[in-house]
Amino acid sequence: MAPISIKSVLISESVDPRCRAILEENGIRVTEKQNMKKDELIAEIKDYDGLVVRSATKVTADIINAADNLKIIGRAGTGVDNVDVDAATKKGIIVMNTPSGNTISAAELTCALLMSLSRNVPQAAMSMKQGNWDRKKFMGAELFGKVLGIVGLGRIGKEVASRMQSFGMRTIGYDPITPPEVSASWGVEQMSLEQLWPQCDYITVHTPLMPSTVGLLNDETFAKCKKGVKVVNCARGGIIDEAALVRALESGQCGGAGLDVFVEEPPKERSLINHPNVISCPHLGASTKEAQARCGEDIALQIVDMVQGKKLVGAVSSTQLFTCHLAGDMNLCFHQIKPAFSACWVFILDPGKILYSRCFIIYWTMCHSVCPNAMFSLQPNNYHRSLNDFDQLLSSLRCVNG
Ligand SMILES: NC(=O)C1=CN([C@@H]2O[C@H](COP(=O)(O)OP(=O)(O)OC[C@H]3O[C@@H](n4cnc5c(N)ncnc54)[C@H](O)[C@@H]3O)[C@@H](O)[C@H]2O)C=CC1
Ligand SMILES: O=C(O)C(=O)COP(=O)(O)O
Repeated sequence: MAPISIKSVLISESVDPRCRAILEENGIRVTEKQNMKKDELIAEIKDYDGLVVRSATKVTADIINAADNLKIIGRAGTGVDNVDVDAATKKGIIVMNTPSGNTISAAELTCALLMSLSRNVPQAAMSMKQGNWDRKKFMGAELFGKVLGIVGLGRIGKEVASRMQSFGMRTIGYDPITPPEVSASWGVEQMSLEQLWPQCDYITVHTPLMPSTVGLLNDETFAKCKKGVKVVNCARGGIIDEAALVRALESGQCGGAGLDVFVEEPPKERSLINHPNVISCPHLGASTKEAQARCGEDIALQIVDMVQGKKLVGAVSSTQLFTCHLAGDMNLCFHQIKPAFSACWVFILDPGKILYSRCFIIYWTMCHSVCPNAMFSLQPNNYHRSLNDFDQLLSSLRCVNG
């Protein structure tokens, strides 16, 4: 892969200091400026070759279009829904994330919310601080023997499953890409959402935010659930429709919710947060020392590798034609993926890894609902389908795309 010149990087959020240190050690000038308003960022971004963000910076098309020199947007974290990847792709800007750095932390917070929901820990702690000793009000229920539905069986969903199995929960799930035999190897039985909803005592969502996952839990799907189902969202605000959740809580159809993420952050609309059966956190899934250290370090090293032309890891978009030497020694050359999936051309130089890479493209395409001009990446390590399965999936996508 040809080296890309990055001389200056703007870090617009609180990112672990290792990120700055690694970039500077490699001769890249770094400026840290937090809490910039959109206009300030538009004015500032002109001077930089790279931008490093977390989830709070909304890298919209107008910011991208004002960025005359920008070559890389680095997301020190997983979700890239705060970046207009399409606008970046059109401008030839590479968008890159650090997909595994905060997996364990997000999974652990999910488990903490599931446990808190079952035993009312936050509410009881609050009551104690108010001087009460109320043992009746906070009667809970065991997780042992209950059914946990996991929607989205990627990195985080999988870690949640294995942890909650140790509490004796039965784990069932749904994922359009992860093959059932793979999830079965982590103890998760896959089924359709129609089959899943009525069986669950608890549901947790772990999908990216994209058009197909907005409102996965809505009035209609809540109605299909067991009365009193408890839900957790440590993925993205909006995957569980917030207004529908309020209605389900009011009617008792939903017995409680643990929320780390909101459609608007911080949320102005407080009815969910103030509901007595809701426990919430201010988007803390990745807020651990360990996750921040990994994400800060990973994004800096990925940028340095790219600058040195060594390899390109974690990239989710680019308009450029690259021959990339990816982690795992896969030599890939991705060439002009056109705006219809069936028209994509992918040259894979290592035939042994062909499925792996093709499946990622399907996954990426589904996640973004649009095809980029070109993309390449190496991310999941569990999307092994047989060639037959792949070709069937490809034909069905071709049908959908006309
Ligand atoms: N609260 C927080 O601080 C954090 C939140 N996150 C969120 O968690 C999300 C998931 O992260 P990972 O597990 O690392 O991602 P991942 O990419 O490993 O897994 C996502 C899974 O969702 C599946 N999926 C896509 N569409 C689906 C659908 N319609 N129904 C069911 N499954 C579907 C994919 O096939 C994939 O297996 C991220 O996209 C991010 O938004 C991630 C880290 C921290
Ligand atoms: O990595 C993710 O997707 C997250 O949601 C974490 O967001 P943050 O980096 O804590 O703003």
